[in-house]
Amino acid sequence: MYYDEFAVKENLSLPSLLEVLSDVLYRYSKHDPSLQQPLRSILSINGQQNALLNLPCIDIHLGYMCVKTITSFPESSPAIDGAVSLFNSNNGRLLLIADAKEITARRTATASFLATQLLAFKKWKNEQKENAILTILGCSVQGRAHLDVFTQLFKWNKIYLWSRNMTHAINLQSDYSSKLSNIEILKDLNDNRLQQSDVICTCTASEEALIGLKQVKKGVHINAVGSFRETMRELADDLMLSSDTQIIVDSKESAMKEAGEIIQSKAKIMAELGELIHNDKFSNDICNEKITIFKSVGIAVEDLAAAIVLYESLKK
Ligand SMILES: NC(=O)C1=CN([C@@H]2O[C@H](COP(=O)(O)OP(=O)(O)OC[C@H]3O[C@@H](n4cnc5c(N)ncnc54)[C@H](OP(=O)(O)O)[C@@H]3O)[C@@H](O)[C@H]2O)C=CC1
Ligand SMILES: O=C(O)C1=NCCCC1
Repeated sequence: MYYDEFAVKENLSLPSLLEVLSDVLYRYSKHDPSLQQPLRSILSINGQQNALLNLPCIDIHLGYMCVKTITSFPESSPAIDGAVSLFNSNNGRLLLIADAKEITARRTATASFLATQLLAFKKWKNEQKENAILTILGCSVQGRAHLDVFTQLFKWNKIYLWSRNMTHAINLQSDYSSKLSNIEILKDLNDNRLQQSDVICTCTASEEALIGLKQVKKGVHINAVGSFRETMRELADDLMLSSDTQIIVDSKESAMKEAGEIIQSKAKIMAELGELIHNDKFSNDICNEKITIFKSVGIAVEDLAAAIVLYESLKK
C-alpha cells in the first residue's frame, strides 16, 4: 500500500507520465467538469517560510481522486516531505500511498519537459534540435530530477550546471559521469555559456532574480520552477516584461496567487500549458525569435497523473 521513493522511481514510467500529464493538463485548462481542482492551501507556520501544503483533486472521468499533503521546510534536507494518496472515485477506496518527494520531483520535471516539447522543440529546426544545449540552475532535488528526466527523454549536445554552492553542481556532474560525459559547470551566471543555452531550467529557492534579459539568447526557452510565494523569484523584470517574451503557466489561478515573478512584475500571462495541447494554431504562432517562459508552481492534477501511472504500473 505504501511505496517509498525507490519504488516510485523504479515504477513511474516517464513516457506514460508525459502522456497522462498532457491529458489532465489539457482537460484542466478546458475546465472539463469531470476534473475538479481547488486552489491548494498553503498554511505558514508562525509566519515563517515553513509551511504545510494540501493539494486535492478529483477526476471522475479517469475514476480517481488524489490528495498530496506535504511540508515545505526550506532549511531542512530534504526541503519537502509527505505523501500522495490515491483513491477510487467510484467507491471511495484508498488505492495507494506513495512518497511525495519523488512524485513531486518527477512530475515537476516531466511537466517542464512537456513545456519544452511544446514551446521549444516545435520552434526549432532540425539542426538546433541536434545541437541543443540545456542549462540547469540549482542542483538540489528539483535540479537533479530535471537532469534525470530531461536526459532520459532527449539527447542534449551539451549540459551546463550551476548552483549557488558550486560543490552541489560538481557533485551532480560526478554522480552522472558514467552516463553523461557532456556536462560542464558554470562558475557564475555571467558566463557566456549561459547565453548559448537553448533551454534553461531554474530550480532554486531564490528570493532575488538570478537571470535577466542580457544573460539569455533570443528564442531561449526557460522552465522557471523555483518560486511559489510572492517573495520568491528567479527571473528579472526585464525578462518577464520584454515584448519578446511569451509567458505560459501551469495554472493562471495559481500563478497569479503564488508565482513571485508574475506577482512582482505584473507580467501578462499568454496561456496555460494545457491550452497549447492539441492546438495547432498556437504551435504555428510560436516564433523562434521569441523567448518562452514556462512558469511552473505545481498543481494537484500533476500529482494525480503521477499517482495514476504508478498505480496502474504496480497493478500489472
Ligand atoms: N514548481 C513546482 O512544481 C515545484 C517547485 N519547487 C520549488 O523548487 C525550488 C527547489 O526545490 P528543491 O530542489 O526541492 O529545494 P532544496 O531546498 O532541496 O534546494 C534549494 C535549491 O535552491 C538553491 N538556492 C537557494 N537559495 C538560493 C539563492 N538565494 N540563490 C540561488 N540559489 C539558491 C540551492 O542552491 P545550493 O544548494 O547550491 O545552495 C538549491 O539548489 C524550491 O523553491 C521549491 O519550493 C519544488 C517542488 C515543485
Ligand atoms: O507543487 C508542489 O508540490 C510544490 N510546489 C511548490 C513548492 C512546494 C511543492
